[in-house]
Amino acid sequence: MSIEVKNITKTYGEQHALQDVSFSIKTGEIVGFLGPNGAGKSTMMKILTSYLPATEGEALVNGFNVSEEKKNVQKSVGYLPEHNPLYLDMYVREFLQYNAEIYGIPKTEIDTVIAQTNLLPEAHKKIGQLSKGYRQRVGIANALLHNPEVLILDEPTTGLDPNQLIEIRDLIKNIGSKKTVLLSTHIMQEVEAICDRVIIIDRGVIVLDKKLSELKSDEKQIVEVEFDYRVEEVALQQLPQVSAVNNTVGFVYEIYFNSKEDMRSKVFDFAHDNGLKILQLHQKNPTLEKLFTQLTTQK
Ligand SMILES: Nc1ncnc2c1ncn2[C@@H]1O[C@H](COP(=O)(O)OP(=O)(O)OP(=O)(O)O)[C@@H](O)[C@H]1O
Repeated sequence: MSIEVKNITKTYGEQHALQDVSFSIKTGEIVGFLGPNGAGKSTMMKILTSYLPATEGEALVNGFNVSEEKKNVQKSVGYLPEHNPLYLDMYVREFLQYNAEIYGIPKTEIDTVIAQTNLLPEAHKKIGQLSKGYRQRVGIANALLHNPEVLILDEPTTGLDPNQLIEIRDLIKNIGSKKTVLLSTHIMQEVEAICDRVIIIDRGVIVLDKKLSELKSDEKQIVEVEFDYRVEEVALQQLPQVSAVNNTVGFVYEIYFNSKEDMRSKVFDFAHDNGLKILQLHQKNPTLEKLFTQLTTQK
Protein backbone atom coordinates (compact mmCIF):
# COMPACT_ATOMS: atom_id res chain seq x y z
CA MET A 1 0.00 0.00 0.00
CA SER A 2 1.19 3.52 -0.77
CA ILE A 3 -1.16 5.29 1.59
CA GLU A 4 -2.97 3.90 4.62
CA VAL A 5 -5.25 6.09 6.67
CA LYS A 6 -6.66 4.56 9.83
CA ASN A 7 -9.38 6.31 11.84
CA ILE A 8 -7.99 9.81 11.43
CA THR A 9 -9.77 12.61 13.28
CA LYS A 10 -8.67 16.23 13.14
CA THR A 11 -10.15 19.06 15.14
CA TYR A 12 -9.23 22.74 15.01
CA GLY A 13 -10.52 23.94 18.39
CA GLU A 14 -14.24 23.24 18.22
CA GLN A 15 -14.18 22.60 14.45
CA HIS A 16 -14.26 18.93 13.40
CA ALA A 17 -12.40 18.93 10.07
CA LEU A 18 -12.05 15.11 9.81
CA GLN A 19 -13.98 12.46 11.70
CA ASP A 20 -12.76 8.88 11.87
CA VAL A 21 -11.51 8.79 8.26
CA SER A 22 -10.05 5.52 6.92
CA PHE A 23 -8.95 4.51 3.42
CA SER A 24 -6.00 2.97 1.67
CA ILE A 25 -4.45 3.56 -1.75
CA LYS A 26 -2.49 0.96 -3.65
CA THR A 27 0.75 1.70 -5.46
CA GLY A 28 0.09 3.10 -8.93
CA GLU A 29 -3.50 4.21 -8.33
CA ILE A 30 -4.72 7.71 -9.26
CA VAL A 31 -7.35 8.61 -6.70
CA GLY A 32 -9.58 11.68 -6.76
CA PHE A 33 -10.41 13.15 -3.40
CA LEU A 34 -13.67 14.89 -4.15
CA GLY A 35 -15.73 17.10 -1.88
CA PRO A 36 -17.38 20.50 -1.57
CA ASN A 37 -15.57 23.49 -0.05
CA GLY A 38 -14.60 22.92 3.55
CA ALA A 39 -15.09 19.13 3.38
CA GLY A 40 -11.64 18.41 4.83
CA LYS A 41 -9.62 17.60 1.70
CA SER A 42 -6.70 19.96 2.35
CA THR A 43 -6.58 18.96 6.00
CA MET A 44 -6.24 15.27 5.05
CA MET A 45 -3.50 16.09 2.54
CA LYS A 46 -1.57 18.17 5.05
CA ILE A 47 -1.70 15.27 7.52
CA LEU A 48 -0.42 12.86 4.83
CA THR A 49 2.54 15.12 4.10
CA SER A 50 3.42 15.36 7.84
CA TYR A 51 2.70 19.09 7.68
CA LEU A 52 -0.12 18.88 10.24
CA PRO A 53 -0.53 16.41 13.11
CA ALA A 54 -3.78 14.43 13.35
CA THR A 55 -5.77 14.70 16.58
CA GLU A 56 -6.43 10.95 16.60
CA GLY A 57 -5.67 7.96 14.39
CA GLU A 58 -2.72 6.89 12.29
CA ALA A 59 -1.55 7.33 8.72
CA LEU A 60 1.24 5.62 6.81
CA VAL A 61 2.74 6.83 3.54
CA ASN A 62 4.99 4.41 1.69
CA GLY A 63 5.03 2.43 4.94
CA PHE A 64 6.22 5.38 7.07
CA ASN A 65 4.20 6.80 9.93
CA VAL A 66 3.34 10.45 9.26
CA SER A 67 3.78 11.53 12.87
CA GLU A 68 6.84 9.45 13.77
CA GLU A 69 8.86 9.22 10.55
CA LYS A 70 8.41 12.68 9.03
CA LYS A 71 11.71 12.75 7.14
CA ASN A 72 10.99 9.46 5.38
CA VAL A 73 7.43 10.56 4.66
CA GLN A 74 8.68 13.79 3.09
CA LYS A 75 11.19 11.84 1.00
CA SER A 76 8.38 9.62 -0.25
CA VAL A 77 5.90 12.40 -1.06
CA GLY A 78 5.78 15.18 -3.63
CA TYR A 79 3.27 17.81 -2.55
CA LEU A 80 1.60 20.58 -4.50
CA PRO A 81 -0.24 22.73 -1.94
CA GLU A 82 -3.52 24.42 -2.83
CA HIS A 83 -2.01 27.88 -3.31
CA ASN A 84 1.18 26.71 -5.05
CA PRO A 85 3.75 28.84 -3.24
CA LEU A 86 6.40 30.06 -5.71
CA TYR A 87 9.02 32.81 -5.69
CA LEU A 88 7.77 35.00 -8.52
CA ASP A 89 11.06 36.91 -8.90
CA MET A 90 13.05 33.76 -9.51
CA TYR A 91 13.67 32.20 -12.90
CA VAL A 92 12.16 28.73 -13.37
CA ARG A 93 15.50 26.93 -13.49
CA GLU A 94 16.89 29.04 -10.64
CA PHE A 95 13.88 28.17 -8.44
CA LEU A 96 14.22 24.44 -9.09
CA GLN A 97 17.96 24.64 -8.54
CA TYR A 98 17.44 26.48 -5.26
CA ASN A 99 15.10 23.75 -3.98
CA ALA A 100 17.33 20.98 -5.29
CA GLU A 101 20.27 22.46 -3.36
CA ILE A 102 18.26 22.75 -0.13
CA TYR A 103 17.28 19.08 -0.31
CA GLY A 104 20.64 17.82 -1.62
CA ILE A 105 19.18 16.66 -4.93
CA PRO A 106 21.63 16.30 -7.86
CA LYS A 107 21.42 19.07 -10.48
CA THR A 108 20.74 16.53 -13.22
CA GLU A 109 17.26 16.03 -11.78
CA ILE A 110 16.35 19.59 -12.77
CA ASP A 111 16.49 18.77 -16.48
CA THR A 112 14.55 15.57 -15.83
CA VAL A 113 11.62 17.35 -14.16
CA ILE A 114 11.67 20.19 -16.70
CA ALA A 115 11.32 17.59 -19.46
CA GLN A 116 8.71 15.60 -17.52
CA THR A 117 6.47 18.65 -17.09
CA ASN A 118 7.10 20.10 -20.59
CA LEU A 119 8.52 23.28 -19.09
CA LEU A 120 11.45 23.68 -21.44
CA PRO A 121 9.98 26.46 -23.64
CA GLU A 122 9.37 28.63 -20.54
CA ALA A 123 12.31 27.52 -18.38
CA HIS A 124 14.33 30.69 -19.12
CA LYS A 125 11.55 33.00 -17.83
CA LYS A 126 10.83 34.49 -14.44
CA ILE A 127 8.04 32.61 -12.64
CA GLY A 128 6.09 35.86 -12.33
CA GLN A 129 5.96 36.11 -16.15
CA LEU A 130 4.39 32.67 -16.58
CA SER A 131 0.73 31.86 -17.19
CA LYS A 132 -1.17 30.10 -14.36
CA GLY A 133 -0.91 26.78 -16.24
CA TYR A 134 2.88 27.06 -16.48
CA ARG A 135 3.12 28.10 -12.82
CA GLN A 136 1.26 24.89 -11.96
CA ARG A 137 3.82 22.99 -14.02
CA VAL A 138 6.60 24.61 -12.00
CA GLY A 139 4.81 23.54 -8.80
CA ILE A 140 4.48 19.99 -10.09
CA ALA A 141 8.10 19.96 -11.30
CA ASN A 142 9.14 21.07 -7.82
CA ALA A 143 7.06 18.29 -6.25
CA LEU A 144 8.75 15.75 -8.54
CA LEU A 145 12.35 16.91 -7.94
CA HIS A 146 13.23 14.21 -5.41
CA ASN A 147 11.50 11.52 -7.50
CA PRO A 148 8.93 10.62 -4.83
CA GLU A 149 6.80 7.46 -5.00
CA VAL A 150 3.63 9.35 -4.07
CA LEU A 151 2.27 12.65 -5.40
CA ILE A 152 -0.27 14.65 -3.42
CA LEU A 153 -1.85 17.45 -5.42
CA ASP A 154 -4.27 19.87 -3.75
CA GLU A 155 -6.67 21.25 -6.38
CA PRO A 156 -4.03 21.28 -9.13
CA THR A 157 -6.31 22.67 -11.84
CA THR A 158 -8.24 25.41 -10.02
CA GLY A 159 -8.28 28.66 -11.97
CA LEU A 160 -6.93 27.25 -15.24
CA ASP A 161 -8.45 28.06 -18.62
CA PRO A 162 -9.90 25.12 -20.63
CA ASN A 163 -6.71 24.53 -22.66
CA GLN A 164 -4.43 24.66 -19.64
CA LEU A 165 -6.87 22.39 -17.82
CA ILE A 166 -6.55 19.70 -20.47
CA GLU A 167 -2.75 20.05 -20.53
CA ILE A 168 -2.37 19.75 -16.77
CA ARG A 169 -4.82 16.82 -16.63
CA ASP A 170 -2.80 15.03 -19.33
CA LEU A 171 0.39 15.76 -17.44
CA ILE A 172 -1.02 14.32 -14.20
CA LYS A 173 -2.31 11.24 -16.01
CA ASN A 174 1.09 10.72 -17.54
CA ILE A 175 2.87 11.07 -14.20
CA GLY A 176 0.22 8.81 -12.67
CA SER A 177 1.26 5.97 -14.95
CA LYS A 178 4.47 5.74 -12.90
CA LYS A 179 3.48 7.03 -9.46
CA THR A 180 0.69 6.87 -6.92
CA VAL A 181 -1.36 10.08 -7.10
CA LEU A 182 -3.91 11.52 -4.68
CA LEU A 183 -5.46 14.70 -6.00
CA SER A 184 -8.18 16.82 -4.47
CA THR A 185 -10.84 18.63 -6.42
CA HIS A 186 -14.43 19.74 -6.18
CA ILE A 187 -14.96 19.16 -9.90
CA MET A 188 -16.50 15.82 -10.83
CA GLN A 189 -15.35 15.96 -14.45
CA GLU A 190 -11.81 16.19 -13.17
CA VAL A 191 -12.14 12.85 -11.43
CA GLU A 192 -13.64 11.26 -14.52
CA ALA A 193 -10.91 12.66 -16.74
CA ILE A 194 -7.97 11.56 -14.61
CA CYS A 195 -8.75 9.06 -11.87
CA ASP A 196 -9.14 5.31 -11.39
CA ARG A 197 -11.01 5.74 -8.17
CA VAL A 198 -12.96 8.37 -6.27
CA ILE A 199 -13.23 9.07 -2.57
CA ILE A 200 -15.99 11.55 -1.74
CA ILE A 201 -15.70 13.41 1.53
CA ASP A 202 -18.35 15.64 3.04
CA ARG A 203 -18.07 17.58 6.30
CA GLY A 204 -15.11 15.48 7.41
CA VAL A 205 -16.68 12.09 6.73
CA ILE A 206 -16.03 9.70 3.82
CA VAL A 207 -19.35 9.13 2.08
CA LEU A 208 -18.17 7.10 -0.92
CA ASP A 209 -15.05 5.16 -1.93
CA LYS A 210 -15.33 3.37 -5.29
CA LYS A 211 -13.54 2.58 -8.51
CA LEU A 212 -14.86 4.68 -11.41
CA SER A 213 -15.40 1.51 -13.45
CA GLU A 214 -17.89 0.35 -10.78
CA LEU A 215 -19.78 3.62 -11.03
CA LYS A 216 -20.21 3.82 -14.77
CA SER A 217 -23.83 3.57 -15.77
CA ASP A 218 -24.43 1.04 -18.54
CA GLU A 219 -27.47 2.63 -20.05
CA LYS A 220 -27.15 6.35 -19.52
CA GLN A 221 -24.71 9.09 -20.43
CA ILE A 222 -24.61 12.86 -20.61
CA VAL A 223 -22.73 14.52 -23.44
CA GLU A 224 -21.78 18.12 -22.73
CA VAL A 225 -21.13 20.17 -25.83
CA GLU A 226 -20.33 23.81 -26.49
CA PHE A 227 -21.12 25.13 -29.98
CA ASP A 228 -19.99 28.42 -31.46
CA TYR A 229 -23.60 29.43 -31.97
CA ARG A 230 -27.07 28.99 -30.52
CA VAL A 231 -28.93 25.74 -31.28
CA GLU A 232 -32.62 25.07 -30.73
CA GLU A 233 -33.03 22.42 -28.03
CA VAL A 234 -35.71 20.70 -30.14
CA ALA A 235 -33.13 20.18 -32.90
CA LEU A 236 -30.82 18.35 -30.47
CA GLN A 237 -33.76 16.30 -29.23
CA GLN A 238 -33.95 14.74 -32.73
CA LEU A 239 -30.65 12.93 -32.11
CA PRO A 240 -31.09 9.17 -31.51
CA GLN A 241 -31.95 7.97 -27.97
CA VAL A 242 -32.07 11.45 -26.44
CA SER A 243 -34.09 11.66 -23.24
CA ALA A 244 -33.52 15.36 -22.45
CA VAL A 245 -31.58 18.46 -23.49
CA ASN A 246 -30.52 21.21 -21.13
CA ASN A 247 -29.00 24.54 -22.22
CA THR A 248 -26.81 25.16 -19.13
CA VAL A 249 -25.08 28.41 -20.06
CA GLY A 250 -24.37 30.39 -23.27
CA PHE A 251 -24.06 27.87 -26.09
CA VAL A 252 -23.32 24.94 -23.75
CA TYR A 253 -25.79 22.04 -23.84
CA GLU A 254 -26.12 18.86 -21.79
CA ILE A 255 -27.65 16.09 -23.86
CA TYR A 256 -28.97 13.08 -21.93
CA PHE A 257 -28.85 9.83 -23.90
CA ASN A 258 -30.28 6.41 -23.04
CA SER A 259 -27.48 4.54 -24.73
CA LYS A 260 -24.41 2.42 -24.03
CA GLU A 261 -22.72 3.53 -27.25
CA ASP A 262 -20.46 6.63 -27.06
CA MET A 263 -22.75 9.31 -28.51
CA ARG A 264 -20.11 12.01 -28.98
CA SER A 265 -19.66 11.05 -32.63
CA LYS A 266 -23.40 11.61 -33.22
CA VAL A 267 -23.09 15.11 -31.73
CA PHE A 268 -20.04 15.73 -33.89
CA ASP A 269 -21.98 14.69 -37.01
CA PHE A 270 -24.86 16.94 -35.94
CA ALA A 271 -22.50 19.92 -35.72
CA HIS A 272 -20.96 19.12 -39.07
CA ASP A 273 -24.35 18.73 -40.79
CA ASN A 274 -25.57 22.03 -39.34
CA GLY A 275 -22.45 24.07 -40.07
CA LEU A 276 -21.60 24.49 -36.37
CA LYS A 277 -18.20 24.45 -34.74
CA ILE A 278 -17.64 22.46 -31.53
CA LEU A 279 -15.67 24.34 -28.88
CA GLN A 280 -15.90 21.61 -26.22
CA LEU A 281 -17.23 18.06 -26.21
CA HIS A 282 -17.14 15.52 -23.43
CA GLN A 283 -19.02 12.68 -21.80
CA LYS A 284 -20.11 12.91 -18.19
CA ASN A 285 -20.97 10.12 -15.83
CA PRO A 286 -24.55 10.67 -14.61
CA THR A 287 -24.05 8.20 -11.79
CA LEU A 288 -21.14 10.11 -10.30
CA GLU A 289 -22.91 13.45 -10.76
CA LYS A 290 -26.02 12.15 -9.04
CA LEU A 291 -24.08 10.52 -6.24
CA PHE A 292 -22.04 13.63 -5.58
CA THR A 293 -25.18 15.76 -5.32
CA GLN A 294 -27.01 13.21 -3.20
CA LEU A 295 -24.11 12.59 -0.87
CA THR A 296 -22.93 16.15 -0.35
CA THR A 297 -26.12 18.23 -0.31
CA GLN A 298 -26.71 19.83 3.08
CA LYS A 299 -29.22 17.70 5.00
N1 LIG B 1 -6.23 26.33 10.53
C1 LIG B 1 -7.53 26.16 10.69
N2 LIG B 1 -8.17 26.60 11.78
C2 LIG B 1 -9.49 26.42 11.97
N3 LIG B 1 -10.29 25.79 11.09
C3 LIG B 1 -9.72 25.33 9.97
C4 LIG B 1 -8.33 25.48 9.70
N4 LIG B 1 -8.05 24.91 8.50
C5 LIG B 1 -9.23 24.43 8.04
N5 LIG B 1 -10.22 24.67 8.92
C6 LIG B 1 -11.63 24.25 8.78
O1 LIG B 1 -11.67 22.84 8.62
C7 LIG B 1 -12.66 22.48 7.65
C8 LIG B 1 -12.00 21.68 6.54
O2 LIG B 1 -11.14 22.57 5.81
P1 LIG B 1 -10.25 22.11 4.57
O3 LIG B 1 -9.45 23.28 4.13
O4 LIG B 1 -9.53 20.87 4.94
O5 LIG B 1 -11.39 21.77 3.49
P2 LIG B 1 -11.27 21.57 1.91
O6 LIG B 1 -12.14 20.39 1.60
O7 LIG B 1 -9.85 21.49 1.50
O8 LIG B 1 -11.95 22.90 1.37
P3 LIG B 1 -11.64 23.75 0.00
O9 LIG B 1 -12.17 22.91 -1.13
O10 LIG B 1 -12.49 24.97 0.24
O11 LIG B 1 -10.19 24.02 -0.04
C9 LIG B 1 -13.31 23.77 7.19
O12 LIG B 1 -14.48 23.98 7.93
C10 LIG B 1 -12.26 24.83 7.54
O13 LIG B 1 -12.86 26.07 7.81
